[in-house]
Amino acid sequence: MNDPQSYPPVFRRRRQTSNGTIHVDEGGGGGGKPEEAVTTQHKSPPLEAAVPVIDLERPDVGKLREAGREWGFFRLVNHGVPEPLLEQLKTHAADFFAQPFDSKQALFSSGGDGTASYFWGTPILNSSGRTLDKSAQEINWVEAINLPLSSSQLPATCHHPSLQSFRTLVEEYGKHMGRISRTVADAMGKLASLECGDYVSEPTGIIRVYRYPQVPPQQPADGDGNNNNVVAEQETSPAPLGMQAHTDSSVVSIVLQDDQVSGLQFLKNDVWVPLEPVPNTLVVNIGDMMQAISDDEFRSVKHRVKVKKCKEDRISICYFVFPGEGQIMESSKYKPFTYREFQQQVQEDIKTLGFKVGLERFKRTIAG
Ligand SMILES: O=C(O)CCC(=O)C(=O)O
Ligand SMILES: [Fe+2]
Repeated sequence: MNDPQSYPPVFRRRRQTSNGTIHVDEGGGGGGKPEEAVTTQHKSPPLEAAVPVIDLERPDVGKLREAGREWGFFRLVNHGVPEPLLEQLKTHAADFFAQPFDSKQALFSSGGDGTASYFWGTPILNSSGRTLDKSAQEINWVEAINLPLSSSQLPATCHHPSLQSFRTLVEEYGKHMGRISRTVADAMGKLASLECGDYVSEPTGIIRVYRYPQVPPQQPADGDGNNNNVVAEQETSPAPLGMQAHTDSSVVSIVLQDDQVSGLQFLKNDVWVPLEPVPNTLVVNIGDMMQAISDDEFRSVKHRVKVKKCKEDRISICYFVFPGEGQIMESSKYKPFTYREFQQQVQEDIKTLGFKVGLERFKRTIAG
């Protein structure tokens, strides 16, 4: 158990009322409300077991096509990232988050847009990790640091002694992520007779390091309380979501999961499928930009993070890569747009509607 002082205050103040509803005491970082209403029970192992596994050294073209078209998610093995690097990254991430909340906040207090930042509980973020809607009721049960990989965007705080070795590891990991995302996008592009790899602009790469705090013991966790394979639970007193359901705006995203604590789930045929962690395996998902340039051949699929009933925090390290500045997404199903225009529209929708509309905004109408 980490020092309670290491958690952002909003996660320390959370209380359960006698009728089972959960609320967050005022102050700190905003209010919370239970997640979406519940559906029927569904056991997941058959679906989860079928999630495609791609060997990066010998990618199976048929499996990759199926992964892109039918799943939007796949596991990646033989990815070439040294295991010690993965382990060190996770250890550094845990050490970083274990610091007192005030110290973490102080380290990142001066960042501007596009630079490294520390945030927690935010409902929706833009690509630099800034909160888009501070007044939203729902909070994500997560704290994070957002690290753009482009060195021109590094603020002075990243050279602070407590972050220096972490930063070095992140940079090394970022190079691997650039290599993997290009390889994956190239391979997927070939399947759709497109140059998808050209849309991976490495300087846009971002690493986001998350800690999903454990649910305090007096509170219910994922509804069923003891069966982690039940994915759509009968929830009378639901736990908060670590991250609300969303699609990624990226070309591709790569998730390094916690080896011990699960939580990531994606939607398939209206069922939430958990992606249980597998050591030394990365999870890759297709982002909105890949869906657009592939003319919907490949799918950017909704996913979320559930906070599990567990005495451990969940740490994950995610990589996102985007198209370069000014690069135009051209396809027959969507009007031409740049990633910047897409992001601006997402931010506008979140401000005015409270949620991301995403690619639907850019669909061509019959009239063109
Ligand atoms: O932490 C995870 O496992 C996934 C996070 C995620 O989906 C995101 O940051 O977009
Ligand atoms: Fe995501």
